[in-house]
Amino acid sequence: MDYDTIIIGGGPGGLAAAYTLADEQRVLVIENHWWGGTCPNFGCDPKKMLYSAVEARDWSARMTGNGLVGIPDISWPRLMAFKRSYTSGIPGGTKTGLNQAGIVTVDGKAQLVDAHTVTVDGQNYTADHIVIATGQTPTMPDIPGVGLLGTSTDFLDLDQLPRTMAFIGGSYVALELANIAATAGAEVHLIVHSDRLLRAFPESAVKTLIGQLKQKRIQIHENVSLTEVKAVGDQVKLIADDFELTVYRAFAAMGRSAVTDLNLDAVGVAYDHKGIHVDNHLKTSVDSIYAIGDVIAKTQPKLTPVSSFEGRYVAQHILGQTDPIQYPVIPTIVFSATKVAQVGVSLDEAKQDVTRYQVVTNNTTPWYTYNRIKDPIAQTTTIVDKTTGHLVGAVVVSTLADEMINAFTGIINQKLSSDAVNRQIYAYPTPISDLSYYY
Ligand SMILES: Cc1cc2nc3c(=O)[nH]c(=O)nc-3n(C[C@H](O)[C@H](O)[C@H](O)COP(=O)(O)OP(=O)(O)OC[C@H]3O[C@@H](n4cnc5c(N)ncnc54)[C@H](O)[C@@H]3O)c2cc1C
Ligand SMILES: NC(=O)c1ccc[n+]([C@@H]2O[C@H](COP(=O)([O-])OP(=O)(O)OC[C@H]3O[C@@H](n4cnc5c(N)ncnc54)[C@H](O)[C@@H]3O)[C@@H](O)[C@H]2O)c1
Repeated sequence: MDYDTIIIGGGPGGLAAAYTLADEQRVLVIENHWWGGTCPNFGCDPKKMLYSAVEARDWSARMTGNGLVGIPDISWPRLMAFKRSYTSGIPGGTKTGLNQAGIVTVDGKAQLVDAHTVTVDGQNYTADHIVIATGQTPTMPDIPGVGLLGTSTDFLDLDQLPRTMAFIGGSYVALELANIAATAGAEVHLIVHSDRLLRAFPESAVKTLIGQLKQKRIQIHENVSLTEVKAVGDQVKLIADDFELTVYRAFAAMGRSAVTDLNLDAVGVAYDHKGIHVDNHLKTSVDSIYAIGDVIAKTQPKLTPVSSFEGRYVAQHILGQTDPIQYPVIPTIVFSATKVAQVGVSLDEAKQDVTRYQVVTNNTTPWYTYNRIKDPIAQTTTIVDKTTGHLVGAVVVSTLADEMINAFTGIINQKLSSDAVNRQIYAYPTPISDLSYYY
């Protein structure tokens, strides 16, 4: 065999597997687009580069009249240059890092040949194990004129901010990018094919977020299923039954589909439209082939830290560890006109079993932490399992929800009692130093 392990896909999942294996194995990673994958090139990280200015502007707006005078404008071209100052170094830096760790890299589209062989541009490579980590790509609607729609990747690299734009979808990508565009000064529309945004989050939290989106003058069009897109001069017309909207740019944000064009059928790797099937060791239907990250069919959310966790797990398994994968609780968060985050037992589940779960919601808007930054809305819900007294779930809506949800995640995973939390001394005044008021 040429290698011990071949990894197809140089995103967070593939990289975590490669680095974990590198000390003990001959590892080859194959990437057909940008080294680093979706997250640092056209996902989480560039989005948050843009959020640096969006959050600063929002913070300034809140403090206007409270010590600040005037709200700064966002210069889109300068913000984009700031984003590119980060993203332009990712593919090269990622590849160099791999090579410096002794990992061999090949550029090109990999296809499976058999259970131990991968081919790239006519060159075959063999290994004892193959790890598929090919991620997902944006799902596009099957309607006439679909070619006129952009994707999140296009939005995150726009040279100029269109004066008017629409996002088709009502989940993470639509709500996060719509808020960036609206805060930067565009007229923004959300086209949602149902009457429920962010289905994975509690309805009450989503309602609060919608209120904040409306404050940003984002227009939400519910129950609209597009049937066609047409070019009208330099604009696009979005058409549905009893609905028409003409904007400069429109972006599909309707989910993402697993990248499975790898000759899987011929090799016998089972998959469906949700992704590649794996067992509880992340092994596919072919003994020597594993799959990790966004490309697998799973109930866990498809997120960067989940892909990395699976990458590290599969590497340890290949190196001889035999335990099945066990996921900790996984926090999810939407970065938008405010932040909505949740972890652990869901609010719906807790409300259905009131004899077991105690649900407490605090309106923290007047608390010192949130008053100091003039957060317009801050709410935290904690869910405690009455049988153990332990925190098992939390929902946070606020500007600081990212920090708080990570703190709750640690408490839940470590099964810390409320006494244990109260025995800590946290730096004060910080969001985390409020922990003892919640639990
Ligand atoms: C706009 C946006 C914002 C996001 N924000 C967040 C966020 O805030 N937090 C978060 O946790 N997650 C976020 N995500 C999701 C996150 O980006 C993904 O969960 C993560 O990148 C998945 O990692 P992965 O390694 O499984 O796949 P990917 O990062 O997609 O990497 C797969 C790699 O495989 C390569 N590949 C595919 N086919 C082949 C082939 N045949 N041969 C060789 N290479 C191939 C691809 O080019 C790609 O580089 C966001 C996603 C998007 C689109
Ligand atoms: N903050 C984060 O962690 C973050 C941010 C962005 C993306 N992501 C990840 O990226 C992935 C994709 O996110 P997403 O928001 O694109 O999709 P999603 O899978 O979360 O939701 C898809 C959305 O598209 C809508 N939709 C589906 N079919 C449609 C149709 N025919 N017409 C109109 N709308 C339709 C759905 O109702 C839903 O609102 C997710 O896996 C998510 O985990 C995560």
